[in-house]
Amino acid sequence: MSGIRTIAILIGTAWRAAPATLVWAVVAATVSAVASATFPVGFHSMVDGALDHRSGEVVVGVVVVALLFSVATTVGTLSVTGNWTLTDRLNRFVSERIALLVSTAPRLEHFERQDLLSEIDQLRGDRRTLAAAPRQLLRAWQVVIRSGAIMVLLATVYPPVMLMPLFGLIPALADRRAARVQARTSDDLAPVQRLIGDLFTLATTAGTAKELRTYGVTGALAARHAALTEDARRRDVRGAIRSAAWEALGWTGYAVAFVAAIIVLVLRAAHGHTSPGQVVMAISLMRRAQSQVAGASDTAGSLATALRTARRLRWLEGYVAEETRAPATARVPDRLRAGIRLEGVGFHYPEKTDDVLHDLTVDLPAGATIAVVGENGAGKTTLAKLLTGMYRPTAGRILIDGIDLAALSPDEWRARTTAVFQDFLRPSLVAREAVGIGDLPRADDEEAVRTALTAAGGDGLAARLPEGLATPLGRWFTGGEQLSGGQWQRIALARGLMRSEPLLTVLDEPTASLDPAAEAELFGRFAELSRSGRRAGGVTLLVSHRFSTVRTADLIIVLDGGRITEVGDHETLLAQGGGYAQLFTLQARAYETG
Ligand SMILES: Nc1ncnc2c1ncn2[C@@H]1O[C@H](COP(=O)(O)OP(=O)(O)OP(=O)(O)O)[C@@H](O)[C@H]1O
Repeated sequence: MSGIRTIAILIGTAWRAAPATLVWAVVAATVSAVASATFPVGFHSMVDGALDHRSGEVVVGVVVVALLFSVATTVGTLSVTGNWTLTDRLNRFVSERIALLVSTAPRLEHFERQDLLSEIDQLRGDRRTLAAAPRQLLRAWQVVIRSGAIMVLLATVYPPVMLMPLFGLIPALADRRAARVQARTSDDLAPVQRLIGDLFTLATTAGTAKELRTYGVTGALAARHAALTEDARRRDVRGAIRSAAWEALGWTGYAVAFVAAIIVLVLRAAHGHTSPGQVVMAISLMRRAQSQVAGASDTAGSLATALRTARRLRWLEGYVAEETRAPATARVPDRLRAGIRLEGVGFHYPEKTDDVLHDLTVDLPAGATIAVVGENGAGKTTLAKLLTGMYRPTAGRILIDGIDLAALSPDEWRARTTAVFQDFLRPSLVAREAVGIGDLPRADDEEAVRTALTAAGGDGLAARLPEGLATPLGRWFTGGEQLSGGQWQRIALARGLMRSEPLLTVLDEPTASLDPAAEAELFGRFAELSRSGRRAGGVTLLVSHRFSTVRTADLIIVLDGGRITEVGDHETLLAQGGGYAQLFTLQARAYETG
């Protein structure tokens, strides 16, 4: 039912978007259906008139056929443009809706879980079938009209043959079965198709080209792509054969009924119960009934796919609504007084059982700058993702001035945080926007953008760009400016500085392309902003492997295998002589000797 509701919503959308086009489409479909079903009436008069030498009857027959046939084809052809206009508008509506839903889901679970990814992939792939649903409904409406008209006319010849269109149900049902077989095959193939798509993107994208060539893995990738494609093709063909077998079975059943009806009519004509003209008309009508059946089963198949897609869209709406319906039993505080507290926080990624964070308990005081250090895979980025609300802890709580983060609206919390991640965006926008989207309401505020760029150490960058802040960036623009890794990082950092009073600032190794001195200077600037109190008691969290930067933080958290092993400032941790002290000494010695 939920699918039918979605299609009703689509029709409502078509009505709002183009009422005149919708009315015209319905009227044209009705007129052309009636005319195309009834023109064989003329055959009756033509044949019987010719056999009985009644020329007037022949002329009437010819005029009826010519008139109805022309109306059917002309109106039918003219209605096609309107139908496509409708489909186009709905396609845009559906595509925009899907993009909006996927990108506004507040958390990232749907990008991790295979089952959710499959649903979203299928929805993306089949969205056109959904947009075509009102067009398919019009076709179904035409099938009903034509079949009704054909049955009435057949009843005038010999009532039992009016049942002929009903035999069309046999192939229609078989076709539905075939469509289900195909749908199951494509559902089964979705994960492998995704993998094939990933490999193709990997092999054809500029960003990966350097590494692929360096390691000489292009051949191996191509072989893997070919093997997966071949496997998918085989499974696809198997599905197609099974579905074709169902179709063939259905049509054989229909053919038997069709031939039986012709034999009955010819025998009745031979015994003088039916005129030859009626037999010709009846055969023509039954032939048309057959094409109605073919149309009906096509339409039924397309509508079944559209309904499935509609159900997926409803599922996505429900999923996003569920995700967005945060209890929001509390408001995000204007400023932090105590700070952020992690209380027994544990976490495992969706569909994984192993915890990547274990029982983290620590206070991040208001206004403090905190560095998180640890080996690769220790859980630093995961911690940053939990603090920014991208994921919810699977154990324990994160308290914002004593308020559970789970009780806050994710959007409201995110509006008061800012973050720069390792894999930051390189948006194809003009420079001003690439920075400005860090605080959308001020995206065009040139002054704010310049201030953020300066704070990120990128003031020289704007001066070097040929059109200053109006310079388009990235390879997707014709003539777009190609920036170096370090320059993109300055843009990303400036973006992270656009929000004026964030309660949380996360810098997750966004400075890998900068030298240690530049990184330390930058972090110092962030720390200064926090301490100066301009940042509403906000906490700044830096993830870095460089101890020269880390040492300046108010508090250092050492993570090892997802557990906190040491907490304290640089002096305290050095004095403790633990893992931090050892790593610091090693890195300092490497700098001295290097
Ligand atoms: N999206 C994900 N799905 C499943 N597991 C993940 C995901 N992201 C990270 N992990 C796992 O979680 C663990 C912690 O990863 P995380 O990225 O938090 O480490 P990190 O300390 O930031 O590492 P690095 O210093 O290399 O950036 C790793 O074992 C990693 O394999």
